[in-house]
Amino acid sequence: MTEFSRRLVRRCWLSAVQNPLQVISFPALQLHVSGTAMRASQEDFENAMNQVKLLKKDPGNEVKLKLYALYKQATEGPCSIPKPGVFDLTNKAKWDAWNVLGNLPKETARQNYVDLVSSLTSSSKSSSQAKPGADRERQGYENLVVTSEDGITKIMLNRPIKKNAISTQMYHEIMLALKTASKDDSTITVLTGNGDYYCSGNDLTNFTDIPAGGVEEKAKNSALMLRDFVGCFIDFPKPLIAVVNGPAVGIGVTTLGLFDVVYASDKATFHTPFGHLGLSPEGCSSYTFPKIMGPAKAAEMLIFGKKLTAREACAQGLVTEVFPDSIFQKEVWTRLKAYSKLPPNAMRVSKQVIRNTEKEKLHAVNAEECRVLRERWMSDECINAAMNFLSRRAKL
Ligand SMILES: CCCC/C=C/CC(=O)SCCNC(=O)CCNC(=O)[C@H](O)C(C)(C)COP(=O)(O)OP(=O)(O)OC[C@H]1O[C@@H](n2cnc3c(N)ncnc32)[C@H](O)[C@@H]1OP(=O)(O)O
Repeated sequence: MTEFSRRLVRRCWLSAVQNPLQVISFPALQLHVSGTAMRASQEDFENAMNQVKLLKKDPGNEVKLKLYALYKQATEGPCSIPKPGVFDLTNKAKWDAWNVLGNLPKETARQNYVDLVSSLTSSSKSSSQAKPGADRERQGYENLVVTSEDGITKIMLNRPIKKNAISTQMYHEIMLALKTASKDDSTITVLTGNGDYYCSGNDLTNFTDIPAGGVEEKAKNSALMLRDFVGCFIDFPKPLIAVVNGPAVGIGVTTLGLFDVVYASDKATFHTPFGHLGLSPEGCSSYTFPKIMGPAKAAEMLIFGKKLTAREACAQGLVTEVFPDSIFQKEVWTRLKAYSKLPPNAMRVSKQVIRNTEKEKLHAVNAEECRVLRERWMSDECINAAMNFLSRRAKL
């Protein structure tokens, strides 16, 4: 094994532990009941297994791994199957969780399983009464807050603790929110972020969730998802406004070229560190940025990762207007409320006239960028950069 492979293995396992949610899927709990007759607590054990299937809230991968391990220990005894391959992250995580139980007696494992399920069912009962959770569930978004008021649909990235990094689930949620907004009664649509960041770009842990088909399959799926995601911005039929409340990174920046208007707080910065990450441009920026700011300025951003202040981005034409942070929200929303009262059909038609001649080109650019990125994601440069970030050795 090369030093690189060793580091990758170490990194993959570390990320599996740090980000268990990315690693194991909920259906993994649909366990098969072994025919082995058990003693007194067999009924409790079976009831507990049924309760697991009825849990309304995903308990998280750490707990799921514990449940899996206890189940296996209770039904089969100590782990004696061969250790899965290093890239088989899910099965390796499951194997590790089971193996760590050593010689724990079957009866103890069974009891622990029942106790763990009981704690989960009581906590899910109490948490289902919490209003904010219920609101999110009703809306159907885990990491977005979508509101419609005064003719404006506001889509707010709501993962401030991770600087609004876009997880795989969020890509899908944003696509759904955009598609819904394109058909709702609002006249304009706004994308913004909650907290101090607008968006820190692609969630770098997205790539730790490797499917059975390996990194090739992951890269293929990611490229397809990215193409659809960017396609939603290209095809969005109404005025689309970015309210950039703080720093923007990666795909949070590149997609700005597909917005009709971009307002930024003077605290915002614009950074596309593709070179540092072994990546290449996406979000149609390879086409929109040179068009907006000229090829030389675009190259400085997209190839060398030059970070722009809000005022620099405004001078380059990427940002429409910059506001002091202290008055940013007030000024921007006052203006947007006024815009939203303009005749909706005229706004739509004007957008189409401005954008339609470019649409086909933009879809072609998007497809090509995704094709190139699919290769990049499998490169040593990219894997190394992601590992460095995940092991906290490197930041932007
Ligand atoms: C499938 C589609 C692919 C599309 C491709 C897109 C390309 C891109 O978007 S490339 C850009 C990717 N983004 C980055 O490289 C940013 C990485 N993040 C950072 O460098 C720093 O976190 C950042 C400068 C944004 C903020 O630094 P700090 O202010 O010091 O905060 P923290 O680093 O402590 O961050 C808090 C918390 O958030 C997590 N975080 C932030 N950004 C990301 C991210 N992009 N992916 C995953 N996680 C992120 C960070 O790890 C911290 O988490 P905890 O350690 O758990 O507290």
